[in-house]
Amino acid sequence: MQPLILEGNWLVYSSSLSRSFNFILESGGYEKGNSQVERKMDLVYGGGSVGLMGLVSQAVYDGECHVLGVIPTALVPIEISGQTVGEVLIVSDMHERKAEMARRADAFIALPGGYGTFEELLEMITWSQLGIHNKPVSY
Ligand SMILES: C/C(=C\CNc1ncnc2c1ncn2[C@@H]1O[C@H](COP(=O)(O)O)[C@@H](O)[C@H]1O)CO
Repeated sequence: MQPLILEGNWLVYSSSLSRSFNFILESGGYEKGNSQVERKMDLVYGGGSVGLMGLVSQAVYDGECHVLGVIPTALVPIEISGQTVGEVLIVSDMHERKAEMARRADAFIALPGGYGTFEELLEMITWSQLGIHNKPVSY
C-alpha cells in the first residue's frame, strides 16, 4: 500500500458526540491535530467544538495553522458549545456544508465517529469512484 502523502488543507470528518469522550482521548484527537501542525497543514472541518472535531480543531489552532469550520445554522446550537476556534462559515444546510468542505479540502480523513462520520466518509469515497474528485480519502 502506498503511504498517503498530503499537502495543503485536510478535511477531517469526525465525531460530534461528546459521549464518546473517553474513546476520543484514547484515540488521540489532540495528537492527531498536533501531527497536522507539524506538517504545516490547515484544517477544514465541520465547525463544531464538541467531540473529536473539537479536539482536533483546537490542536490545529493552537499550533497556529488555519482552521475553517463549516456549519449549517441549524447545527450551531447542537455542535458548538462555548467558543469555536479560527474562521467559521455558517451555511444554510448540510448539502451546502459538504459541498463547501469538499471543494476547499485537498484530502479527506475520517477519524473515529458515528453515523454522520460514516455518511460523509462514504460520500467522499463514492464521489472518488464516480470521478467527481480525485483527492485522497483515508480513515
Ligand atoms: C445530507 C443530509 C443528511 C445526511 N447525513 C449527514 N450528512 C453529512 N454530515 C452529517 C450527516 N449526519 C451527521 N453529519 C455530521 O457528521 C459529523 C459527525 O457526526 P457523528 O454522527 O458524530 O459521526 C457531525 O458534524 C454531523 O453534523 C441532510 O439532507
